[in-house]
Amino acid sequence: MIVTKILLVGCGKMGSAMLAGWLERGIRAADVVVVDPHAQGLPDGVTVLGDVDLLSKTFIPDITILAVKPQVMAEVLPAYARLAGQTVFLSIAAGKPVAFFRRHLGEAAAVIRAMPNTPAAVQRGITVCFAGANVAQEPRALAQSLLEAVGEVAWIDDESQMDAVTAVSGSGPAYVFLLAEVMAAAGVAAGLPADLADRLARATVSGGGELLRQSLDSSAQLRVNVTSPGGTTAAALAVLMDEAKGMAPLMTDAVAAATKRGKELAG
Ligand SMILES: NC(=O)C1=CN([C@@H]2O[C@H](COP(=O)(O)OP(=O)(O)OC[C@H]3O[C@@H](n4cnc5c(N)ncnc54)[C@H](OP(=O)(O)O)[C@@H]3O)[C@@H](O)[C@H]2O)C=CC1
Ligand SMILES: O=C(O)[C@@H]1CCC=N1
Repeated sequence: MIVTKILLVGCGKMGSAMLAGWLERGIRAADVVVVDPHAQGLPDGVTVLGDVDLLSKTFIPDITILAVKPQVMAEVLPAYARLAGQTVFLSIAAGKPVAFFRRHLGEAAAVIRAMPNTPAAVQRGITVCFAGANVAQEPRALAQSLLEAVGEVAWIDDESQMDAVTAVSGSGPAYVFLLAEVMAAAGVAAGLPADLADRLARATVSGGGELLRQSLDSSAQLRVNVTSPGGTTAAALAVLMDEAKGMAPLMTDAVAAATKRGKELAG
């Protein structure tokens, strides 16, 4: 881990998930400063400031994570412009392109746009990064090392792919949690007690995910392995794989809607 000082701007759901992952992986709480007006219950040892004006001029972060909502980013950024040239900015905001940050932080600012996801809290995230053309190798390595602490990291050269990335892996955990929710509800509808249905859904989604992670088989093959000809799974899949209203067209529409929303958040 080559990261030394981290400034985390915004410590809500995603910021706190990453922070939890970093601390779990041995990043020292004393090396993290959080700016968030309402952050509560942060781990011991992490410095929390309600306002960036309270940030000591002697604290020069190696990396500044911008983790506020895209809708407030424009009003938040000017206060951080003084750090440009001394830090690399890593934005995790949906939709906002590198050019947006350079407009608000100064054209010379080194900006990496990243899209993590909340499994970072248990070191099982995946983050996709795109670096502005002026970002040197060292800050890229710094971002890589910090993000690797909480999961996988991939880089893209084409920033226009980032909204689709967001729609698949940034938002994706919500789709998986929804799957667990609706499986449990369907179990209740089929006659199971709620607590058992919830336990079955949770164990099945997480167990299936772990098998997918460890197996060399494709997800399609793992599905086939469950499906006995003429059996129960085949009956369910006939519904779920309906070409017109099964999971594939539904997921295609959902990912398209999220991608479109990302583009709307760009400005
Ligand atoms: N949630 C997720 O799964 C993911 C989110 N993201 C991105 O991460 C960013 C944060 O999302 P999320 O964590 O869900 O949102 P949250 O609203 O949970 O977190 C944002 C935090 O920023 C705080 N905040 C507001 N204004 C300021 C300010 N001026 N300075 C510092 N902090 C401030 C908010 O406080 P208050 O609530 O009091 O306003 C809040 O605690 C977004 O840009 C989102 O697109 C990216 C990947 C996944
Ligand atoms: O819903 C959102 O906009 C953010 C970005 C990806 C996940 N959460």
